[in-house]
Amino acid sequence: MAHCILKIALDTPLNAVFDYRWTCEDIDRPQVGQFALVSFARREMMGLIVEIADHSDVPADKLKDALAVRTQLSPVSKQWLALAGFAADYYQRPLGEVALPGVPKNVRVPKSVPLDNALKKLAKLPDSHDPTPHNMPVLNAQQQAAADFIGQANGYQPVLLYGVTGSGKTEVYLQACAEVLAREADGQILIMVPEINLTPQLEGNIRARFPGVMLATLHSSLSEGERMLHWLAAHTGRARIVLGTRLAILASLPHLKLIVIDEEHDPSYKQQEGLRYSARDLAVWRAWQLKIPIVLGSATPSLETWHHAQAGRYTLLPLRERAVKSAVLPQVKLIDMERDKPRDGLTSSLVAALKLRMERGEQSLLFLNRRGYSPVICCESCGWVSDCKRCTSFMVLHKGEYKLRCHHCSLEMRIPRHCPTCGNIDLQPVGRGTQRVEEGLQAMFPEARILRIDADSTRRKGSAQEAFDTVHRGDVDILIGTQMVAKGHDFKKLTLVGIMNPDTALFSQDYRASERLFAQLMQVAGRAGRAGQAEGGSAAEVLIQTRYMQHPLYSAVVSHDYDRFASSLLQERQQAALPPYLFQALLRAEAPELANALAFLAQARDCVEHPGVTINDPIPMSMTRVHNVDRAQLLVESPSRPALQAFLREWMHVLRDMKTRVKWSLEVDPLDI
Ligand SMILES: Nc1ncnc2c1ncn2[C@@H]1O[C@H](COP(=O)(O)OP(=O)(O)OP(=O)(O)O)[C@@H](O)[C@H]1O
Ligand SMILES: [Zn+2]
Repeated sequence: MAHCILKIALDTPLNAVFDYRWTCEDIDRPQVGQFALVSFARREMMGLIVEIADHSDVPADKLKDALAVRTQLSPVSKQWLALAGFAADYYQRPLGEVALPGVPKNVRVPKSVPLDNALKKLAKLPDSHDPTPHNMPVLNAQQQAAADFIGQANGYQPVLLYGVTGSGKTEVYLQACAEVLAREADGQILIMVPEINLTPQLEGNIRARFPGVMLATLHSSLSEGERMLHWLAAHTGRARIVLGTRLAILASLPHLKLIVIDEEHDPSYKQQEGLRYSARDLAVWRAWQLKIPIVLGSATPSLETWHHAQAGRYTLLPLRERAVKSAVLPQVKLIDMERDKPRDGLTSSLVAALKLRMERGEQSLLFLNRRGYSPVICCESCGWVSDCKRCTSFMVLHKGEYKLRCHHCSLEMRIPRHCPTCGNIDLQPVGRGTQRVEEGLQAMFPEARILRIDADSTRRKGSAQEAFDTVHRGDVDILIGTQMVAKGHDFKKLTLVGIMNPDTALFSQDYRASERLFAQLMQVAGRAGRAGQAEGGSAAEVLIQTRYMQHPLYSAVVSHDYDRFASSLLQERQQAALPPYLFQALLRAEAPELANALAFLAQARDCVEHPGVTINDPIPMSMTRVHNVDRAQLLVESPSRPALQAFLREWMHVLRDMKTRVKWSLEVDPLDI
């Protein structure tokens, strides 16, 4: 028997790979990319073999044997290892923390029974046998041109499919998929959507279109068993199409030939904790590395992507019109809240428009990006407000449950009967959330079928889908929702969108706020009139309630003019030296006392040389305290990405060795500053 040394990446914060001995005949050597069970820190852990060597620098008496190798599973590809390696290096995380968490838990448990069972189950599933698309609609000329371009693209080819809302981007993806599936004998396609509640709609479309093709879905609400099966279907190459949310970007796909990122501008593609990666950016890297086409689809592309397209690095394929022949983009109108004073948050013009839709049996959507009943309650006599004891924020009134709840730390309390400070019994809700709007509307339209869709109303598994089905069936007159309803959904009976109070976002300190608000308004507006005007029915209309009638952002929404708005934002960013003309990273620190967090950051700022890189002063985060910890941040910037990357590598090296009790983390390309 011979020995070899397995170099293994483990899911630990230590930035290293670990050596283990493995005894086997030379011909039975494990392969790089296979999973191996080892004992680490008195625990059994599953790791990934990243290298196989003949000897180790670890002294023989310290070297442990690996416990098992999962030889029943084919190795992940070299390209996949390179992807994980790139992400680890770019986001400054240990390789194991990138490579392993996305692998289903049941592959990582010490026993191999779950894996063996899943492999048996997978073997029984019918293979993809026929990639022919069924019931393919006739595409319009722009759709067809886009689909052909993508379907026939060769090598690395990033495409921005810039199509107005309702322009039929989905059909372009599906047609391009058909071309790739027909051409590439066992080619795989990855399609990503920003939100889990957009997967059922698209999954239905894909299954109906390609009944002879195995489809796997990857998102966070799968059961462990499902996740295992779908992950294996992707990893073994059996699934020809994989549909998923951002985590799917790290799926093992040995024959990947096309990537589609729908709603590429959506901030949900950015993971906000742990490995803070951008799934969209990793997807572009993955496509580049594999020399395959990638489609980024949006009606409101991110400025980063728009910038690439303007510079000619991405091919711009526009869809300027709605796909359904009689459908046009909705007419967007502003309602002046100074003149038309709102009652229960609704101006008389908006109420009249809702009423008209009710009479005609059409659906309306009211958009308000704030859940709960009211964002705060206060005492009118002494000025007490319901702030959270643990956070720099307010406890939100959830009237139906008789509770106040902090949306940041989840602290809950019963609604006080009287003011905790002065005893006054008259506590008033201030401001308006979706629940309060629902209550007001129900009083105004007792006959109406009103449905609220937000994170509170859809807590139970499957309830979001039920709610969306109810809307699609036409069993709802007025839909009230947060950003959950704003994007991607193809509501066919909806002719009116009312936007209740977007003004607060106009004056945010965050330089990305206007880009985001604009995208959000265009997206939600885009839910109206998608099926075209019915005979005797209303033309699609979007009403925005505002106190800032002259604001240029609203003028751009009214004229559906993304191009001009994006160009002017880009110009501003260039003048102010902001992304995408500048590259940023954010070091965050958390401690029970703000001073400690700030002191750590000050120390971090001064611990290395940083040519070509600007380090700003440490500052408290705008929401400083969450769940009893204070948070501060340090922004690092450079006009050169390589310079920033080189600096971060060295900096992290030093910081990892720094003794501190402050909890810190680094985010590269942060979205929220
Ligand atoms: N060629 C076509 N002929 C007729 N109808 C079409 C065609 N292409 C798409 N449609 C229909 O147009 C509607 C809008 O398509 P889709 O949902 O793909 O739009 P989208 O571009 O993704 O919009 P959004 O950006 O708002 O999500 C759908 O109901 C779809 O079935
Ligand atoms: Zn709180």
